Amino acid sequence: MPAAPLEIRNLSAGYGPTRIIEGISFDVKAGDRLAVLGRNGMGKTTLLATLMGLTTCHGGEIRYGAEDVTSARTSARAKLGIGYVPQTRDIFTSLTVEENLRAGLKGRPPSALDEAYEMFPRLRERRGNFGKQLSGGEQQMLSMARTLLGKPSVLLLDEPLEGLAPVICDELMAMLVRLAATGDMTIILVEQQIERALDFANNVMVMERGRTSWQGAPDILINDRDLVDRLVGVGIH
Ligand SMILES: Nc1ncnc2c1ncn2[C@@H]1O[C@H](COP(=O)(O)OP(=O)(O)OP(=O)(O)O)[C@@H](O)[C@H]1O
Repeated sequence: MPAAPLEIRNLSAGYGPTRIIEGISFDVKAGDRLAVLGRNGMGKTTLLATLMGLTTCHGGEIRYGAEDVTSARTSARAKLGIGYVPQTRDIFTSLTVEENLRAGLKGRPPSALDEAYEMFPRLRERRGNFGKQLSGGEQQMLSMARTLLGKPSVLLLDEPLEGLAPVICDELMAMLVRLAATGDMTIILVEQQIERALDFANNVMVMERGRTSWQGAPDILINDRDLVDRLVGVGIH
């Protein structure tokens, strides 16, 4: 599937009656790389979960390509091509790496597993190991690989680098750069490692208390540490 654009209009959502995100609007062009930044608890995870249909939507519109998916079920969104890698790295810990990957095939032939192994050679080495035997980095790779096997047009990544060693972060970011370079995927990256997120993105949105507090080009933030400090609460070092 080719990369698809997203149009978010006046989106409000939360958990049951509790509203967490309030009137957010933004566009992501096909093939763009949007970084979503913000302090803890500002609603970044809730935004991604809302795009995937996992929260209570209180209003607004989510357009994916030509489709209005605001009321679509999560499974329908996944089928249309929205892929989500949650912060919790949703892997099956009592299944092997290969069994986890097979669960991501979604009707594709088993030979497609080679794509995952080429992307993450470490997973090939660990194909017979159970999910629970993997390191944090390997679990993150597995979670990403399983989602990528579904060939999403839009990929939502929630803090993929959390808790990982710098060398693994380098590896994952390099993989994301290669993926983005194909132009086949629109990527929204929520990440606390600001510098890495800014290096990767071509567009940035900052969230504060469920709203958008800043949108612009990454260069502006890369060159203005005080602004980053004001918006996100940590300087770039
Ligand atoms: N399942 C839930 N039910 C009710 N409130 C929730 C739920 N999940 C998160 N929240 C609340 O929603 C708000 C936003 O949380 P969210 O996880 O979206 O923020 P975040 O910006 O992703 O933070 P972090 O960087 O810590 O992951 C927080 O106040 C949080 O307590």
